[in-house]
Amino acid sequence: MSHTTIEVSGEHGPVLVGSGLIASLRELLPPLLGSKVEKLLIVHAPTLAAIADDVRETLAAEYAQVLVAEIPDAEGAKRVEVAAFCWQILGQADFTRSDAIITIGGGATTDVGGFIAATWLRGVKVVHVPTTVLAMVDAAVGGKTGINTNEGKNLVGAFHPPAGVVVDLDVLAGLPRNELLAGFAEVVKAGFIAEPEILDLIEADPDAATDPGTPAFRRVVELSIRVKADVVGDDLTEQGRREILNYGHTLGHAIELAERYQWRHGAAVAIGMRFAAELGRLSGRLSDETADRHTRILGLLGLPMGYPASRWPTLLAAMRRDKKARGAMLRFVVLDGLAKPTVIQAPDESLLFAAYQEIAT
Ligand SMILES: NC(=O)c1ccc[n+]([C@@H]2O[C@H](COP(=O)([O-])OP(=O)(O)OC[C@H]3O[C@@H](n4cnc5c(N)ncnc54)[C@H](O)[C@@H]3O)[C@@H](O)[C@H]2O)c1
Ligand SMILES: O=C(O)C(=O)C[C@@H](O)[C@H](O)[C@H](O)COP(=O)(O)O
Ligand SMILES: [Zn+2]
Repeated sequence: MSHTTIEVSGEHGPVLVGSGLIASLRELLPPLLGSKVEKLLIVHAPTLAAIADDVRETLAAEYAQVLVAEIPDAEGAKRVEVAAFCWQILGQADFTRSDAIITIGGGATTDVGGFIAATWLRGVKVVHVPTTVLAMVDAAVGGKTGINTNEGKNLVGAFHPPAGVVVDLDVLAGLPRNELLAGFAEVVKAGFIAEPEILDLIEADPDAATDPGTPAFRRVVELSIRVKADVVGDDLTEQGRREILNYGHTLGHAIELAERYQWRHGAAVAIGMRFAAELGRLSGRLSDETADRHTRILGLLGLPMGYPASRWPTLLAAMRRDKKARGAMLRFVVLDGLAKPTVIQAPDESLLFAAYQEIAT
């Protein structure tokens, strides 16, 4: 059970990356949670039920009470009713501020589990055990927690940094290939906004870079986690720099809403990044070469890159509820060049439309 430790500045616990870590949670958790914790609630996605049960059994030898809450799968978990179901479990078990929550699942599970931890008694400790690539490199790190509403994605939430994140790469053996590739959208995002080595590794050998058994895979995952750790360590509550992690998300979230949350987040973000690249190109900030690199790399990963032309009015209306918007002013993260993210404010609607025409199907 050897692992790499990636530290995050501020209140945020470390990110441990390695193999066999879930089997070692009994030893790994106490240093992350401290000695006062008596009760744990494990919140898990249905696909992780067997693993959650093993973890419960292991941890029962260490903690006085270990409860388990199975929540709905995927975006179905990010609903206030699911949070209320878990608050009820916590209340009935007399969970106090010195108890803690463990999440086991993809980004949907870590988002809602983190939100429950942020809100129960105004905040109890949480350790995330992400089980998708997306959650490992992005959702579990950084303390953004949240749920969706009928009006939009992640509209309710809180910043609640985890006491630790345990990334066990072995768990990816069970992850369907399309889920793994969708997670690579956030890996590619980290490459374009901050760490071009990620892009070089994917282009050099996409099969190796996306195979959890290879050194190239571990390298891209660790590099992506380091990008996220660096940004959130600098700006946990998104006062400025953290917005760069929203690259591709303004349109991406609008697509998720338009698809009633039935699409994979990574797939929507892939299209959103192509849109952002076209915005960069058309506004004279981004070279053709770097804009085209988006299309090439997302294509190598088999991610979607276009969306129907007829949906533009729906997407524009949804983007107005984006958290980066200020009043009527829309704001987008674009690139001024490779690894040079910036924010454009109130772009002309004709520019947005022209960029959309470039990706419209
Ligand atoms: N908080 C953040 O900073 C942040 C960052 C990025 C994304 N997100 C959020 O994360 C969510 C997307 O996360 P996701 O892509 O991980 O999706 P997800 O959580 O819906 O998981 C995808 C699917 O994979 C299954 N699964 C998970 N782990 C598995 C495993 N090891 N083996 C087999 N099946 C497994 C899940 O049950 C689900 O069906 C979105 O809601 C997005 O908004 C949050
Ligand atoms: O951590 C962040 O900050 C991000 O923006 C990461 C995104 O990948 C993630 O999808 C996040 O949930 C989006 O946040 P939102 O504030 O736009 O809802
Ligand atoms: Zn995202």
